[in-house]
Amino acid sequence: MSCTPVTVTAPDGAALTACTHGGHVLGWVPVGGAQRLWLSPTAECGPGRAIRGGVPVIFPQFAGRGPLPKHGFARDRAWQRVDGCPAGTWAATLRDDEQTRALWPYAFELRLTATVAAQELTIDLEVRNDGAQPFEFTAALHGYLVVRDPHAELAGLGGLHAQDNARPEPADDGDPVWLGAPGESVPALQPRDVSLLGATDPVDLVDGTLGRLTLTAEAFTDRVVWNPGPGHGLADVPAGAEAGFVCVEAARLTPVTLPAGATWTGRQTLRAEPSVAL
Ligand SMILES: O=P(O)(O)OC[C@H]1O[C@@H](O)[C@H](O)[C@@H](O)[C@@H]1O
Repeated sequence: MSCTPVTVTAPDGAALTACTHGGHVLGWVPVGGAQRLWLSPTAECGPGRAIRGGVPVIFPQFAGRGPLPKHGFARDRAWQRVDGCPAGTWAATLRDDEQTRALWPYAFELRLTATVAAQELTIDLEVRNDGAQPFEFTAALHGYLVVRDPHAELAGLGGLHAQDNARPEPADDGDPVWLGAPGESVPALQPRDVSLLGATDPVDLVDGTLGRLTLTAEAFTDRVVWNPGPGHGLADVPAGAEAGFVCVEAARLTPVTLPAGATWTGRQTLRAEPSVAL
């Protein structure tokens, strides 16, 4: 297993950094721009550890919505890098083994393909069922987005029903919280932990320092927005560092049933506009 980050650069200069632990994209710098993914200065990397920052891969279970360890196991395991990718692309795979089957008794392959070009980072997550029976999963690309402007806002989520993830049974909770009225924006740095089902429109992080960042997704039909706020007690988020990021996650929270031999692909695209060099 390697925790050694590698940086791949597109012919136009856009760059991404990734490591095989967790199949994890750690950083992204669009052409002429600044770093857009937050990575904790105290992030830990190694077997059983989840890297705090970048884009953790959540599979086969989102958060505590099932019997598996929180957020599943894909993020804390060693993946294999795929050789021979074009410039600006990094890919890695994870297959089932004895340890994953002890937790989740299915044969699968995950393939994560991250590509940068110009102002975009595109991440595809493919899930292949290598077994003889269907399986169900939930998944997310749990992106930590850099925030520089304390007054940054999130647009595109107003008017949607949001479930409070802190409640024990968020999926069954009939009491929604709201992220503003339709068309309204909300402060990006408010402490918040919500799931938005069927949130398929683009989400904009509007940062007066860095510029706008737009998240779109395919097959990831839901969004999760998380910022732990001050006093979070997270060992790998230094005090005050929570004011430097917001997580906007492309998620699939309604389980996918994947037949034997089939492949599901989810895509998340981040577009920085305009690009600002700092
Ligand atoms: O600390 P973890 O396991 O990486 O989880 C971080 C957060 O991830 C988010 O996706 C969840 O909605 C939050 O509830 C959770 O706290």
